[in-house]
Amino acid sequence: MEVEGNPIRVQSIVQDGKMGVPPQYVQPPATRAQHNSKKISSSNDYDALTPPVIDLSNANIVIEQLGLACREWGAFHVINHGVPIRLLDDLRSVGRSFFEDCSMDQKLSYSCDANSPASEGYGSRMLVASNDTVLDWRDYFDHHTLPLSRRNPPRWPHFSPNYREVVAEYSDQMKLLAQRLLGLISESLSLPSSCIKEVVGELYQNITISYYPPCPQPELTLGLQAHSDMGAITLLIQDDVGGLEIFKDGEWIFVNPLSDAIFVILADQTEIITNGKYKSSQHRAITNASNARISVATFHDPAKTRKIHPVFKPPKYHEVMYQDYVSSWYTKGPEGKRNIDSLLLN
Ligand SMILES: O=C(O)CCC(=O)C(=O)O
Ligand SMILES: [Fe+2]
Repeated sequence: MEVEGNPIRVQSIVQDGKMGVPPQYVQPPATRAQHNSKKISSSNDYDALTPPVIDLSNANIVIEQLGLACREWGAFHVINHGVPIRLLDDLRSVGRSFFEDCSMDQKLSYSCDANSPASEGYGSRMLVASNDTVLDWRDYFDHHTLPLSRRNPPRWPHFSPNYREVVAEYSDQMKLLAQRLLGLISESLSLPSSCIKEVVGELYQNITISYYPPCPQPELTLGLQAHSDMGAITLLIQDDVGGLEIFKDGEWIFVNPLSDAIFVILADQTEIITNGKYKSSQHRAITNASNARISVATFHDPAKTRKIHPVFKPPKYHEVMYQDYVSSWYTKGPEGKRNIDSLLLN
């Protein structure tokens, strides 16, 4: 969808004051949020229907709790994670400032390459797929942050004075936490702590700040359609607006925003490596009519040429070169399907 050579950003639709949602953003009835979101109706429901919160400072029980959370949820909050809370707040704040304080022209000067999936910069759709894909009610800025050879801060916004420093420091902190979590996840399966890290190899990290403008008809749209993440592990923070949901036991469950916590999402390569003992988490973002929402997802992936395989025998998944997995994901599009099932051995 392009106007005068410029891609449409969701924020500009909202700023134009349109009262309705353009047809490209209207989800088919089956994927609209209100038809299948689980509502928590009593406090008794709460623990069963909310992802666990794991205190990483509690060494005695952390492995056990982590194993349970990975097996039952594939996603969980961590607190006392060692990342300065100030840094989480700073990142949310510089991110919001880019989307809300810069003019559209300034933002568009950072546009990503619309023809190349996952290219760095300012963009507004999740994938380059077939023409009939419904668009997400979301704009984003994707940063290539690790390995250091990919990190090029001059390509990042500089309108907030400390934007680049905050993103770089956040990237380093997320890498440390991702490595620590992959170690603990290995141990929770009685594997050596280095096991999953050794299969994944050098971590390729992207940081995506998503901005979901208020939507005049939230019942018709999704901020981000249902998907699992392609890489190994995703670390996500959000603001207090909320909108992230995860799919569990046939229902969509709202993830409470906890401002000091980091939300951990197991991604597809971890499912392959653990031979399906831990499944990647399907998730999506819903929209709302009144408040713009920010989230920051930090993806940790293998190198494109890395071969990913299960570490248990007999293997339930084919070995796959990460590049091939990514290409098939972009070709088919997430569309709520589990692309990873195509790797299952019979
Ligand atoms: O905004 C969110 O909470 C979800 C973001 C997400 O899933 C992604 O960027 O892959
Ligand atoms: Fe995701």
